[in-house]
Amino acid sequence: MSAPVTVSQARRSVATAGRVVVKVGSSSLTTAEGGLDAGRLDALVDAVASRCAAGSQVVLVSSGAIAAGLAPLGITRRPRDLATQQAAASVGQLTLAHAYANSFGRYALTVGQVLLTADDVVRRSHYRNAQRTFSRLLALGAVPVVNENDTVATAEIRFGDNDRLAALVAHLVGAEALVLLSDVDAVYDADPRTPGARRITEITGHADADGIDTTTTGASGLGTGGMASKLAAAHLAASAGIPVLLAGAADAFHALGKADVGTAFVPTGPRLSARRFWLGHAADASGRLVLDDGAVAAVVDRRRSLLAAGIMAVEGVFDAGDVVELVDLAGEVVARGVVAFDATELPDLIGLSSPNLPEEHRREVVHADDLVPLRH
Ligand SMILES: Nc1ncnc2c1ncn2[C@@H]1O[C@H](COP(=O)(O)OP(=O)(O)O)[C@@H](O)[C@H]1O
Ligand SMILES: N[C@@H](CCC(=O)OP(=O)(O)O)C(=O)O
Repeated sequence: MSAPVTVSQARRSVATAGRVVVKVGSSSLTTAEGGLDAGRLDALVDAVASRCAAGSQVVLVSSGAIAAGLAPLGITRRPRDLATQQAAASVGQLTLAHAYANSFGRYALTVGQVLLTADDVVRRSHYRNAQRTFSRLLALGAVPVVNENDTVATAEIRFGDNDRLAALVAHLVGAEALVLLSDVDAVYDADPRTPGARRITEITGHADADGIDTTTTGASGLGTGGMASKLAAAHLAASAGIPVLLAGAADAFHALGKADVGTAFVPTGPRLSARRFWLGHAADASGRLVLDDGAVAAVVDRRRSLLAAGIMAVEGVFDAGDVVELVDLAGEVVARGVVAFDATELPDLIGLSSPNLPEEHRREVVHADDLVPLRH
C-alpha cells in the first residue's frame, strides 16, 4: 500500500486561490520553427478557462511577442539588439493578442490587453492607476492578458523578464497565488538535461534554493530569463506572502487544478501592504546611503528609523521624498526607504548624533514607517 499523499499548504493555497496570476513563457507558446503554436496556446487557454469556470479570477502574463513577430518579419533567430526585438514585439504582440482573443472566445471569455512599462510600477501614482485598471477589468469579468510594453521600453527601464513582471503584477492585483508555467515541469537541482538531475517539490526560502544550478538557459533560445529569473521571481512573490507554483505549461490543467505538479514555493513573509511592497521591490531608487554596522542592526533587526549618526557615505542625486537604497559596508542592499533630506544636505549631517545636529535637521533620515528591510 502506498503512503498517503500529503498536499502542502502552499499547494492547497494555489489550488483554492480566488485570484491567480498565471505566467507563461515564450518557449511554451512557440513552435520549433518559431511562430505561435496555436495548439499549445489553446491548451493553455483551456486550463485558464476551466479555472475561471470554477470561480477564480485569472490574470495571464504572457510572453511570446518577440518570438511571434520573428517569422512574419523573415527573421530566423531571436535578435540581440533592442531595436529589432522591439520591431518583432510590435508585430508579434498583435498576433498574440488576437490569438488569445479568439481562443478565450471559445469560452465566451473576453480578454483585455495590458501592456506595462517599468514606469507603471516604479511611480507610485502609476502603480495605483494600474491597480484600478486591473480591478475594473476583473470586476467586469474580463481576463487581463499582460506583457511588457516591449515596443517602447528602453534598455534602461526594461523589466527584462516577465517572471519578475508576473511577481510584481501578482502583488499589484492582490493575487492569492502565482503560477509560473515553463517548458520545464519543475525546478531541478541542476538543468534537467543533466543526467541525474533531481526534481525539487517544495522550496521554502533562499536557503532551500542555495545549491540549485541555474546556469543554463532553455533549449529554444526564445526565453530570456531562464531558471534563475524564475527562482528570483518566485522568491520575490513568496517573500511578500504569495504562494507560487512553478510547473510545465504542458501540465497547466493540473497546475491550475489540484496543483499537484511542479515545484511549490512556500510563502516566507507576511503579505506586505501595496505601499511597502512598492517601496521594497518596485520603486526606482535614486541614490544610496552607506550604513555602519550599528545602523544596519538597528534598521534591519530592530526595525528602527535611520539616524544621521549611522550613515558613513551618501551616493547619488536625490531630493527629500525620493526612494534610496540603504547598503552595508560591503555594498549589500539591506533596506530601501523614502529619504527625508536632499542629497546635498546630508554630507554635513552624517556621523553626527542627534544633539549635535542643527535643530532644523534634528529628524530621522529615513523614518521606520518609510523603510522596508530586505535582509532577514
Ligand atoms: N535547475 C534547473 N531546473 C529546471 N530548469 C532549468 C534549471 N537550470 C536551467 N534550466 C533551464 O531553464 C529553462 C526554462 O527557462 P526559459 O527557457 O527562459 O523558460 P520560459 O520561456 O518559460 O521563460 C528550462 O528549459 C531548463 O532547460
Ligand atoms: N516581453 C517579451 C518576453 C520576455 C520574457 O521574459 O520571456 P520569457 O523568458 O519567455 O518569459 C516577449 O513578449 O517576447
